[in-house]
Amino acid sequence: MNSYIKPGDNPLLTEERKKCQFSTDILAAFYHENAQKIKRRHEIYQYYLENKELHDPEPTEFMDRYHRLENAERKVSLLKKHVKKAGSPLGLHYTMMIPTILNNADDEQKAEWLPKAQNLEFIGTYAQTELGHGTNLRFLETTATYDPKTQEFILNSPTTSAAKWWPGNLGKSSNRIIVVARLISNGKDYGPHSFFVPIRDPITHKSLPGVTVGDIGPKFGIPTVDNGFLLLNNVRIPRRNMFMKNAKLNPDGTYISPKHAKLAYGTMVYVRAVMIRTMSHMLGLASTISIRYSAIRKQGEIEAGKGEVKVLEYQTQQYRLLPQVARAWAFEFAGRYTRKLYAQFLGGDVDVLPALHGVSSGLKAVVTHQTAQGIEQCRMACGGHGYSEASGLPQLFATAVAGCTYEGENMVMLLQSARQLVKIASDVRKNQKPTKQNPVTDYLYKTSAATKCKIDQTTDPDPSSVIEAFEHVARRLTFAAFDKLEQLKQRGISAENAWVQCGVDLRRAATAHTRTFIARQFSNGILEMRDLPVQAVLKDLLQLYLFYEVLECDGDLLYDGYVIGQQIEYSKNNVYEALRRLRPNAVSIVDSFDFNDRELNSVLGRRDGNVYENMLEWAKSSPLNKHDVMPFHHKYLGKMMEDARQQSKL
Ligand SMILES: CCCCC/C=C\C/C=C\C/C=C\CCC(=O)SCCNC(=O)CCNC(=O)[C@H](O)C(C)(C)COP(=O)(O)OP(=O)(O)OC[C@H]1O[C@@H](n2cnc3c(N)ncnc32)[C@H](O)[C@@H]1OP(=O)(O)O
Ligand SMILES: Cc1cc2nc3c(=O)[nH]c(=O)nc-3n(C[C@H](O)[C@H](O)[C@H](O)COP(=O)(O)OP(=O)(O)OC[C@H]3O[C@@H](n4cnc5c(N)ncnc54)[C@H](O)[C@@H]3O)c2cc1C
Repeated sequence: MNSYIKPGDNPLLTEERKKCQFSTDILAAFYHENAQKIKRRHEIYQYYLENKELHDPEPTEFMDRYHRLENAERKVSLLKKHVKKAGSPLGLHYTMMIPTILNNADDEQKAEWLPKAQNLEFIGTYAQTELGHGTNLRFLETTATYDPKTQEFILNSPTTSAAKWWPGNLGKSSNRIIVVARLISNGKDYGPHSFFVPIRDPITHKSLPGVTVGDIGPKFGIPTVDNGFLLLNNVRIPRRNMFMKNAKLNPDGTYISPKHAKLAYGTMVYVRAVMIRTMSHMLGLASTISIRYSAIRKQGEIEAGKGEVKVLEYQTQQYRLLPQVARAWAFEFAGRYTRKLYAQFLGGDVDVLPALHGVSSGLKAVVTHQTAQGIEQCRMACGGHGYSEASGLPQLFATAVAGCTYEGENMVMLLQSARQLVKIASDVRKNQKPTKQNPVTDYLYKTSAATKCKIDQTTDPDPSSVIEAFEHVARRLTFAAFDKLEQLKQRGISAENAWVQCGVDLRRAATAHTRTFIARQFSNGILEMRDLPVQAVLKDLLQLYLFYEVLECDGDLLYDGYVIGQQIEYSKNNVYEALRRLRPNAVSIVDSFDFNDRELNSVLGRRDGNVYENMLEWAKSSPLNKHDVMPFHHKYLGKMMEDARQQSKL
């Protein structure tokens, strides 16, 4: 049932795969949405294997940033020849430039820019964040002042803090970019709008007059992305280079407002909605690496004399790793919901934007944070080798954890989610019914079931009892925060200051609300699976997810007696029971994420499990090992030791 077994594999991994009790092909197709996508993934990987020019000349971990960027640009230029979607020097081109054209360009602009962008006739990024402002968009400083005489915008960075700072691929790769600047026309400041701005010559790639652009330097991770800075000094662009699908500016400088004030923020909502799947994949990569490794790593005897055991036999190891697999699945189901909602918005349903913003803000914050935490847990569970770049886990963590910051700093996003909760709490307090159905927030209009929580000891627990418990906590925290806001305001504190003084409570309510949303999407998502053995695996993963989350918020559940200690004990036992049931299938379940060795980029996570010999080969390829004695040894340490020996003879 497990199509991942091949001759020459590590027998310890093969024996795991032979225990598989379900079809890995069916589970893989369910995770990637269908078998056609799996087939396409395998075709692309096979193509990669056959085209050595697409391979890295050496492990990129041994390259400095200059050579990493050069290697990434080389591969990207080749990818254009081979496949449509390309890698990191084009990351922002695909994740933000093209979506902004789709989202903010009018038909004429779309006709002009979209084909060129899709055909990679230029490379773009999304330059919004400035040295002085990233969260507070209302205070962005870059200006685009309209000159009706020439029908042009004049773009300027009025201060150093106005320098665009952080945009991916801005430093060296991009030549046509989106700049978010304050639109100023006829002396009026209309706030941030998006503009299509050439910054480098299309042929020479030299920066254009008035443009100062460069790389911001090394970061915590993502070394192949040239995050950059940009200063503009009287750079002129035609009026029609303002994105005009939503807001418009007539040739005489009169401004036409957009249908919805936040349509300009649509690209950010898009990335928040789609990055949930990216995060699920990253957590799936980390759990694939760590579980495969834990199935071949023998360390310690459980019973003396009976030989060392695989570290995956330890309950603590299962408790560290299997919940990450469950969360990766949970995030995939949650992300499907936000992508569907975004498609509705892009299809013209502007009314869905507030709901989409509310759910995607909280989801982005919770998922990025738990993904980063989960990858770090996977890394630590691999012992010393997890700390090696050979594992792929340090870089994976460094890439994933950036998601807690980009696309909206997590705390700010949770507070955005809380805005929606507070508005609903206010309606409920005034006995107002919801204006339209919203499956994400309707539970807030209900009261907790009179009967206490139904969590009990059973081998087939009912997900709804746990989801009702999560709803109970989210409701309680939402109304507690709302009531505190009202009390502060009644004491004469301004609404704005009351909001700041309730920030932590609001953040807790938004987190509980998002947990409820994810649990509900996971529980609903597995209902589509008709194959019984695969359904059984998904139910075990759901049980693990739900009761693991119960343990994560046990204090909130016990707080008002909604559950009693005995039910927390039941929940712990339900987690242990799920771990026990999942253990035999653990390797095949991560095999079903269907990540190939190029995506895993990990000696520990190789499909064949032949770790030790490949660790040695990887280490030997370190540039340091080109020398037995380092050329500078005798100049420093050698001389120091010689001097010390001479000294000791005196
Ligand atoms: C997918 C890629 C993964 C690959 C991984 C590999 C490598 C990674 C490399 C790069 C990463 C990729 C991209 C990163 C790119 C970026 O980071 S782009 C820059 C992102 N920046 C932000 O997200 C800025 C965050 N700040 C804001 O969004 C806003 O300032 C704010 C916090 C939302 C506040 O805005 P403001 O206008 O002040 O609104 P206010 O809080 O006052 O609320 C007013 C009402 O507006 C509603 N609202 C706010 N935003 C939206 C929105 N986007 N859509 C809909 N509605 C919105 C808000 O809810 C309020 O409504 P009320 O009804 O009044 O409550
Ligand atoms: C890897 C990476 C890639 C990026 N790519 C891009 C890109 O392509 N394009 C682009 O435009 N930007 C990009 N960014 C920038 C990113 O979007 C910003 O860093 C992010 O929006 C946070 O803004 P900031 O850095 O100014 O942090 P700040 O907003 O200064 O946050 C600092 C602290 O203040 C807190 N804070 C701020 N405002 C509030 C508030 N109202 N209430 C409570 N707390 C608050 C935050 O929670 C945080 O703890 C990228 C960043 C990174 C790390």
